Parts: sequence; structure tokens; C-alpha cells
Amino acid sequence: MSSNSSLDPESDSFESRPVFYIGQHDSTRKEALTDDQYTQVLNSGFRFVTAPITNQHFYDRVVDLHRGYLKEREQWTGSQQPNPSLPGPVVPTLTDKDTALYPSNYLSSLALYCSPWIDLCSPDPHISSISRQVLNLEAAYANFCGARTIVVPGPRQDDSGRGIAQYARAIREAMHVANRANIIIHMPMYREPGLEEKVETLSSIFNPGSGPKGEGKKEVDLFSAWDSWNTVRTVCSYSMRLFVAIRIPRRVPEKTLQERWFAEPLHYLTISQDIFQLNRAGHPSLSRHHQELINRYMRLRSIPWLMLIDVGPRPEEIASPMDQAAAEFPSLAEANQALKGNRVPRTPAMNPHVGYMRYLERQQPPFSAMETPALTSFQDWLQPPLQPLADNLESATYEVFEGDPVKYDQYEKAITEAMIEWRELKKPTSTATPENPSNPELVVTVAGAGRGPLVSRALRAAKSTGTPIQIWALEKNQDAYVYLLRKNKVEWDNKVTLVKTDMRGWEGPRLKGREDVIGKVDILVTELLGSFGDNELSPECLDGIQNHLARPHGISIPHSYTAHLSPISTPRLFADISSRVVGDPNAFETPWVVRLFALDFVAQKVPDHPRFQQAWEFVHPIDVLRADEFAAVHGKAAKYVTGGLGSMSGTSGTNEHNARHCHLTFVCPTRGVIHGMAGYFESVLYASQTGAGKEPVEISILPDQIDRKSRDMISWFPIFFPLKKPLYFPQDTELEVSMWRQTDDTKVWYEWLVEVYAWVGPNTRIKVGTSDLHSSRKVACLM
Ligand SMILES: C[S@@+](CC[C@H](N)C(=O)[O-])C[C@H]1O[C@@H](n2cnc3c(N)ncnc32)[C@H](O)[C@@H]1O
Repeated sequence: MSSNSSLDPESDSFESRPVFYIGQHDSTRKEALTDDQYTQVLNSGFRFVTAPITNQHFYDRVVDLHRGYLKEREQWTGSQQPNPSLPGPVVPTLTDKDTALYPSNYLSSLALYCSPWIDLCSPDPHISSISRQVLNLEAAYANFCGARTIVVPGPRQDDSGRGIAQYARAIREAMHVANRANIIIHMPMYREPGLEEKVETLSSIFNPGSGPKGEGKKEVDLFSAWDSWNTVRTVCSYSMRLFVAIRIPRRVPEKTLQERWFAEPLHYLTISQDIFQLNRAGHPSLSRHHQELINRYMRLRSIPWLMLIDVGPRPEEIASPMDQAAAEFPSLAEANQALKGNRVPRTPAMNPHVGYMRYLERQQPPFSAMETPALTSFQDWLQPPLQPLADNLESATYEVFEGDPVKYDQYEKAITEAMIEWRELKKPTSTATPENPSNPELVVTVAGAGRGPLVSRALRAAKSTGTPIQIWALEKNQDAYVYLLRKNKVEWDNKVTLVKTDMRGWEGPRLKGREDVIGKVDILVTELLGSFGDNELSPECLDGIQNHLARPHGISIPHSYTAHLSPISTPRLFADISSRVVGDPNAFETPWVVRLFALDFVAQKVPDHPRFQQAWEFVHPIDVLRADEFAAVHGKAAKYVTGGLGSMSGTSGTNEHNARHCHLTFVCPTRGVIHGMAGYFESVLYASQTGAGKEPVEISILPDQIDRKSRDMISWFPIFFPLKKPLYFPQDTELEVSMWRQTDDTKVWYEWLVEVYAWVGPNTRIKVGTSDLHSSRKVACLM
């Protein structure tokens, strides 16, 4: 019962799932369907249909043309070596006999299919030339008619570099010819033996025996089809109009290949009739592996459409509306007539394969709390990182932060443990005075309070642990300060001392009842973390306030944070960033905040080289801070203007201790391409000081840690450090990533570089590629 109501949109327990958009392709179809036939196919459960752009008449004409040309050429050349300047065959323009397509309303809902008999890869220059001409004629006409999608059969083999280069170049030309439509390359997931395209091509007609040989002879190279696709889209400059349709194989390949395609711009998943098995009741069904594969791909933001191939209705079933079989499928007009006459139209039978796919649709796991429409809309959407130090955030932005309870729960837990342990360890408080040496009041400061959620949590922790506190809240955003003032009156009973200040310029807490004395802070709470941990200048801000922390007992929450990296393949983001470069010349030098989704982690976890590697760490407070020593001697302002401490860029070097560098090695057993690095952070908010072996209180956005440390936390999306040029790497490669956190005392930026080393012998590595040295200095965070 409950599962049924969970599928009913009207029910309270309705759980939504991805919707399947199912289309039909008949590989033997030689002519676009008539309106009636089209309606019949739709009535059997499909939502879209493919149509060949040209027909048998055109095919015959092209074959005759080439045959005639070959004869003519024999006469020209006789037995002599042919002159390469002799003219080749030229395909004349289309006529109305060559195509049944005309511009119409429903044309945009058809997927137009280019002729599968062309061979763009052919080593025979005339066949490849005719093929290219046919492709261009078809693409141009489909585009003219208003087609949205043109499907082009992919190359039939991947071994010939020459063939793939020709193919890729021809597609680029066709995209130029069809300047509005999306072009979709129909590729197999991998070259599964037995699943090769069977349709005859010009090559097999004119040069029999010249096609791909050696079926089953060689070991199957799982990545060769992806490699060909990668060449095609690279030659087409990652056009946003170029997509791929993948043919689901009979044997589902290993996860690494599934994930590789997951990152690609998938438009269709095509499933041919012979992939289905018959279940015990004789109905079509798919293996569990196929179901899992489909379920995974259906989670993409742009859900791929499903194209079922050769599953019927068969051509003879829809041959003519007068046929007996076709009479079961009333056209829209017939159905309308029947309704007008108050007759129930004969319901067409649902195609059994569609019926099964609808069943699978219902069996998918429902969307989780992390897959709400709002969160999904952030998938692979590039945002420039926030600069809460340089800019003032708006109330709505704070509201978004506050919508994630996980972060605040973890902070409350950390503050609670810190308070409990303070008492357990009998540490003196900063409110202790000679007159009242055992004053139990802890001085708590929330610096960068925003609209105050951490203040509320600190008050709650104090109440639940019975800890008396004096509490300060600092905020430099004057508008948020107004909000805090009101909240203090309405919610906090005026218990909080509010200060509108940059925390780096704060004088420190004036103790209650002893306002002449500037005291120290026992627990300093801040949340100035970015997606890469330190990228919103938490280290610099904490440097400016840590001199108020009581020594040796004062605690900073967070205690520490680490930045982490992993190289990724993310063609969509590369295409997106490329499209921005005209308006934003720094687009490839910007670390973007993005909810990474359609990506492939190319590195494998191997001993000593995890998939996610730590770049660096910051720990608070710092015991020796030259800037503090310097300020104590020369005054606070002097540290920004006085040089002489020695630094990389001629500045005074007071922030040099916050510079970092890392050099990480990632291992890639399979070949691939990377477009940049995914960046993450995690933070120890509080680490127990009692030595009782308690787990630290942490938050993490690392994909392999988040569920354990801060499940369902959505406050931070990852950061993406892009590369200007995709970096291809062969199998058995090591990717060496160098990253720097740089500073000139007035701003902070990152620099990154990737080098590719391939193993060519047991002890020999050679360098086969390198990226530019990227730098975000032009979009640096201002201190
Ligand atoms: C990421 S928000 C967190 C706000 C709030 N604590 C929360 O968790 O919802 C960081 C806050 O720190 C403030 N901030 C950043 N740098 C600061 C500084 N140097 N001094 C005072 N406030 C600062 C910003 O204005 C912003 O309100």
C-alpha cells in the first residue's frame, strides 16, 4: 500500500523520482513516418521517435553516383597512375524525392538520424568525401527544417587514428553547416564483440573486406570508444551543442568506464532489443547491472533520454492506418472523432518494452534530502567564491547558511565539549581576578557572528552544561550588526555584548564589573571557512584576533582545518568556463565554487596515494606570531607598512607564515583527460584535551568522509581549480599536482600546475604533458 501511495503525486507520502523520457528508433526505417504512423508509435507509449533525414531513393542515387564515377575514372586513367587532381564525385543537391521531411510543428520533437551507411573514416578518399558531402547535405537540410537534434552514427572502429581524425573534422564541419541544431554522436559504451553496427556502408559495398577486422581476435580495449569520442569533442572545441548517445552493451562494464561516461554530456542512452532478456513470464526485462547503470545515469541534472532500438511497433504494424494491426492504434484525429461521438477510442496496446521501462522508472530510489530541486539546480553550476571579508553579505545569504542545521549542530557539540572539558580539567577562567580567583565565568567570543546562529548555539551549550559565561559577538558587517542588536533584545535577553568591528582591530573584552580591565577570551568561536578551508581568509582574520586568546588554555573553535585535492575530468565545466572567457578573461584563473556532480575522479586509491590528498593544514592558535611581536614593538598599524622581514615579493612578509605549498602525486591506471582539480576541506572543530581517546568533533565536505563526519551538511560546495587546456594522459600515469597559497600581505591567491608522467618501464617514467602555471592573483581575496 505504502509503496503505491508513494508513487501517487496526490498522496502525502508521494516520493518523486527521475522521470523517464522514452523514445523509439527503428534501425531499418528508411523513410520518416507519416503523421498517422507517428501518432501510432506515440500511442504505444513512446514520447519521441527518430526519423531518417533522407530515404532509400537518396541512398540509391549516391550509390549509383559512385558506381558511375568509378566506371568513368577507369576510362580516364586506363592502367596509368591516376592524377590526384582528377575531379572526384560530387553529390548533387537533395530533391523532394530524397526526403520525406518537411518543416512542421512536430519536427522539433523528432530526433533526426543521419544516414548510417556513410563512412567518414574510410581510407578511400572518394568514399570519405562522398560521406562528408552526404553528412553536410543532411545536416543542413535538417537544420533548415527546424530540427533540434541530429544524431550521427559514430565511427565504427577506434584503431585508425586517420579515420577518427577525418571523422572528427567532418563533425566539426557539419556543426558549422547545421548552426543551430544539437549534434549527437551515437557511440557504443565500449566495443563489445557481437554488438557492432550491422548496416552496410559505402565501404562495405565498394571495398568489401576493408572494414574493421579481427572480431574477437584482440582483447577488448574498454576505453577505445571513449577515446574516439574524446578526439571528436576536442576537435569540436567542446562545443556546447555536441552531445553523445551511448549504446548500452550486453555486458555492463567496470565502474571506471561507467563513471567516465557519467561525466560526459549524455543525451541519450540507447538500448537495443537484444539487450533485453525475457523473464519467466516471457516479458522483456533488464539485468540488475543494467538497472543500476540506468538508475545512476538518471540522477544527472540533465536526465538522459532513453532510446529503445528495434523494440517495435514493427514497420508492418504501422504500415497503413487501414491495416488490421494499425487499426488498434487510432490516430489523434480518430481518437478525437471517437471522443466527440462519445465512443471510447480503442486503446492502443502499450509497447511491452516501454511498459517494462515504466516499471523500472517506479523502482528507482526516490530523491533523497540531498536531491531537492533547489539543491539539484546547483549541480555543476559555477559560482565565484564569496569574499565575506571584502564584501558584506546580504541577509538572504545568511539565511541560506542558517538553513543547514548540520554545521550548527557540530559547532554546538564542539562548544559543549570544550565547556565540559574546561571544567573537568579545572582550567582557570579569564574572569578570575585577585579578588575572585575562582570566578567560574568563561569568556566566550563569537567573531564574525553574521545574524547570530553561533551565538545562539553558544548560549545553548552554556545552558545545557551549566556553564556561566560572559559572551561577546563581533561583526564587521554593519547591516548584520543591526540584526544582531535586535536579536539581542528579542531573543538573547541582552546577555550578549555586541561590537561592530573588524575582529583584527578589536581591543579585546572589557570584563563585566571591571570595565577598566581588558581581559582575555577563553573560547573563541569563528566560522570563516570556505570550500577549500582557508580560501575566505580564516587564517588571516584569526591572526588578527588570536592575541586576545587566553594563554595557555584559550581554545579556538575551529581548532584546525585542512585543504584537499583530487584531479577530475569534467567536460561540461570546461565547456562552460570556455564559453565565459570572452566576457571574463580570468575565467580559467578563477577557483570556482561549484556543486560538482557530472565528474569522473580519474585517480585511483592505491597505497600511499589516496584519491583525495591533503594539500595543507592551518592550526589555531599559533604559538609564535611574528606579526604580533612586530606590532607590539611598532604599533598595530606599522605591520602593514614596514618592510624588512624579508618576503618573496618585496613586502614586509607579515603574512608569509600563511603561505603554503604542496606537491601531490595521483595514480591513474586507466587513460583519460583532466580539466582541473576538485578542492575540499575538513575541519577539526574541537579535539578532546582529556586524553580519553574521544573522537574529535569535525566537519568535512570530502566525498569519502562527509557521511561519517557531517552527514547531509550542505553549507559548502566543493571548489574547482580549472585548467586552461584539457590534459590528456595515457594509462599507468602519475599526475603531479603542485599548488601554492600565495600572499603579498594585502591579498591571498592560489597558483596551480599539473604535470603528467607515464611509466614506460619498471623504473622509468617520462614526462608526457604539463599544464600552464595558473594563478588567481587577478581575482585574489583582499585581506
Ligand atoms: C561565513 S559567515 C558566518 C556567519 C555566521 N557565523 C554563521 O555561521 O551563520 C562569516 C561572517 O564573518 C564576518 N567576518 C568576516 N571577516 C570578518 C572580520 N575580519 N571581522 C569581523 N567579521 C568578519 C562576515 O561579515 C560574515 O558575517
